[in-house]
Amino acid sequence: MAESAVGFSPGHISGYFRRFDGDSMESTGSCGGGIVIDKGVYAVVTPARETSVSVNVARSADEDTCIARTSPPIEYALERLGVTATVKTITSLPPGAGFGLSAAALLATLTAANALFETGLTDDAIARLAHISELEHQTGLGDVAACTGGGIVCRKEPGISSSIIRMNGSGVTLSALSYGGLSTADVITSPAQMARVKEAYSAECAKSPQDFFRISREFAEKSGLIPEEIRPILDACDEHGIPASMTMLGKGVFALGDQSFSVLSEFGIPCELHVAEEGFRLIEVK
Ligand SMILES: Nc1ncnc2c1ncn2[C@@H]1O[C@H](COP(=O)(O)OP(=O)(O)O)[C@@H](O)[C@H]1O
Ligand SMILES: CC(C)(COP(=O)(O)O)[C@@H](O)C(=O)O
Repeated sequence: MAESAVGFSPGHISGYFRRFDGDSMESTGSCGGGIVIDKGVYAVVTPARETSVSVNVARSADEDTCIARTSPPIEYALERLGVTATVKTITSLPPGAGFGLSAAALLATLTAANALFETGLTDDAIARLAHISELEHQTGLGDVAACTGGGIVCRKEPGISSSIIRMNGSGVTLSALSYGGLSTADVITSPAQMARVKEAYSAECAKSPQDFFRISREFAEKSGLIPEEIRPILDACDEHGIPASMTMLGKGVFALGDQSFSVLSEFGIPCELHVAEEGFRLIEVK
């Protein structure tokens, strides 16, 4: 057996969504639109007698800080896979803030574990296990499906094996600024909030990046989910004519175009993002 393996998955910013509960885990999830982003999660997996997970945020190219020493979705997924391992996940984005990092961490970890332990899962099987783990822990609904590929995505059906429309996003520049997380579980398990989300949801697929932000912002405003603390950021983007909306589900804003970074910089330290060209993948086995 190899000593270790590394997997990667892009993150996913959801712009608009609607929960659907199907008659199986595979057919349960969400419909909606989002952007698969080039930043995501790396997972380094090494064999161990017991599973342990450390969640790390990269502060620079060669320094990262451990922010948590457990990840129930990952621990659950590895148990389902029937392996025990030491897992180190690394991301430059803030976990829990609407960048789809729970899904990305699962996909990166399972991809690496599958290669390391030679468990023979196809990419579809990896995605299915990651999706089920998200649903079991209420950490997401549609991010795993989105991160099976790249692009600006439109998911017209819920679940892990539904078709997804992917618009090419090469050349598109985005910025995002986060003021912290929202509890995904609290929101997606709230009947009242899901009723407002259903009412606000529009089953449209965007025809351009600008159209994607239009649909997303209309959804965000109607859903009642926009936290007051990000309202000034959205107002500033509107004043500068920059398409922007709320990162679902986090206290953050994402915005389109080269000028968006300077406008968001008035409110904090934004990150520059691009649209991912591909989904989760194995990086190395050694
Ligand atoms: N980078 C990560 N590495 C390992 N586990 C993670 C990571 N990000 C999130 N998780 C797990 O998923 C749970 C929920 O995350 P969530 O709020 O959905 O994050 P996000 O909004 O980024 O998807 C976290 O409490 C943690 O257990
Ligand atoms: C918006 C959300 C329900 C949660 O996204 P996150 O907080 O990033 O896990 C997402 O999974 C979706 O289905 O669109």
